Amino acid sequence: MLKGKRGCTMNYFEVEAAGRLHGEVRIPGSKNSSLALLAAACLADGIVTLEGIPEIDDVKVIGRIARDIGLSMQWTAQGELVLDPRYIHSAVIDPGKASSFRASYYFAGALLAKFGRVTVGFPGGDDFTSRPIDQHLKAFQALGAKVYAGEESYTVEAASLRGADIYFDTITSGATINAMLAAARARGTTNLYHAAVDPEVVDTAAFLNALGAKVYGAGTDRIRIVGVPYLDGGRHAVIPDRLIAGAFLMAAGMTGGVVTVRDVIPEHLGSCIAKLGEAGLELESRESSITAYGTEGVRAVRVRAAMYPGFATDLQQPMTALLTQAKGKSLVTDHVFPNRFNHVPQLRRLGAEIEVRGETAFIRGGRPLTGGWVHATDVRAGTCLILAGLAAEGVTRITGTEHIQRGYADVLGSFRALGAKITLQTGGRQEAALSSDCS
Ligand SMILES: CC(=O)N[C@H]1[C@@H](OP(=O)(O)OP(=O)(O)OC[C@H]2O[C@@H](n3ccc(=O)[nH]c3=O)[C@H](O)[C@@H]2O)O[C@H](CO)[C@@H](O)[C@@H]1O
Ligand SMILES: C=C(OP(=O)(O)O)C(=O)O
Repeated sequence: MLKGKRGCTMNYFEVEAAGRLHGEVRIPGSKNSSLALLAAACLADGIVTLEGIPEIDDVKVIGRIARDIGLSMQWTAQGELVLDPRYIHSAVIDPGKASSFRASYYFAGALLAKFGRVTVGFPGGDDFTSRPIDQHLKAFQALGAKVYAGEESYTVEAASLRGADIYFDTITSGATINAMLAAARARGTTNLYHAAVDPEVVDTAAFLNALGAKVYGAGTDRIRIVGVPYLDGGRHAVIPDRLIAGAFLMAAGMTGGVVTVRDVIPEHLGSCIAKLGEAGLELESRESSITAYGTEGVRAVRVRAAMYPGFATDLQQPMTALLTQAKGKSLVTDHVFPNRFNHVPQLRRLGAEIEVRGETAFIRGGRPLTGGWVHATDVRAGTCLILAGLAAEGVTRITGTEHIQRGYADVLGSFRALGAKITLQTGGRQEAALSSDCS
């Protein structure tokens, strides 16, 4: 195994240009929805079965949290996840586990609602910019809870939660979902104003309603939750991962190939499909699949990442890789996380001409990329670098594979099924030590 500059070991992906990608990929369940549903399952008073939860690293951490708190979590032979929340005996989430992924904050809303008190380590997740949780805490406080911040964790408690009117100062999918979780069993009615309209919000509301909750209006910017005293068990299938699907469509553009993503909900990819069309790809949507036809001449475009239904911030990194292939000047601005450009210096190592000024990446596309060592600082930066590696001459070696595996159960298998040459390596040279997060 490879030794990093500070003595850590690391794996890396080796990607070689293999021409046009061609074929079909079945899209797994959404990471972001799954993480919300797994915490939401704690709210139930009966057994919950979830279909389509991906076996990604974040879900494995939740498995370890589940063991700590007494939430039973079993995979069936059919790949369903059966959760029994009836014997949860602790509402303390270990800071080490909580800080290894972002969505640990959902345990705050769910366990607060069920037990009236919860202690959770501060959330981690992709570390590309400051990611406050003030709107989550504001929602809990509006429902009558008190928040105490410690060094590594925060405690939220309430003798009883009461429905309230909550206005979010910014549109946030995380706080919208967390407020729904906390309000689901509160006394009275909660109104969420300026709520996020993301598919993951709608999916979580659908799941809660399948358990007997009364959540109305999810998918609009005003959600009404009529609290209920208990929730049953139930069954729910998670929505497909629109972010993985979008990146595979971009891979078709990157290599001039033809890629079909199956088991998707095309409406969830509306802005992505439109933007790829502007960039010159041909796209064909069917009931549950989309085919992207790449082109020799990708066109330069302007992309502004925004909250749903805007172009997803989690897709601007693979889109940036694609735009390195578009002749002319492209602009990528991220209005959700304005400094989310950690992938740019890495793309530059491969020969891309990109400059970040303020909130915008200016891409002078059409120049050839050349393989080299790069580091994935987060899951989508990883996807971006894989796409760049597919088009680069020579071999691209990507460290930081653990970030990529946080979001993808089988990233290698899916790309290989399309003809990509990509392997996981566990040894190599000192140059791979580009990581600053390994100490
Ligand atoms: C686990 C999960 O689902 N992660 C997703 C979730 O992250 P996350 O839940 O962190 O993102 P949010 O939707 O909450 O963030 C949207 C915006 O609101 C701001 N904000 C958020 C909460 C808060 O209390 N205060 C505040 O100011 C954020 O800084 C950001 O500018 O949505 C992001 C935006 O689509 C995606 O990139 C992440 O993949
Ligand atoms: C930012 C992301 O994830 P998280 O919020 O889990 O860090 C992502 O999936 O791109």
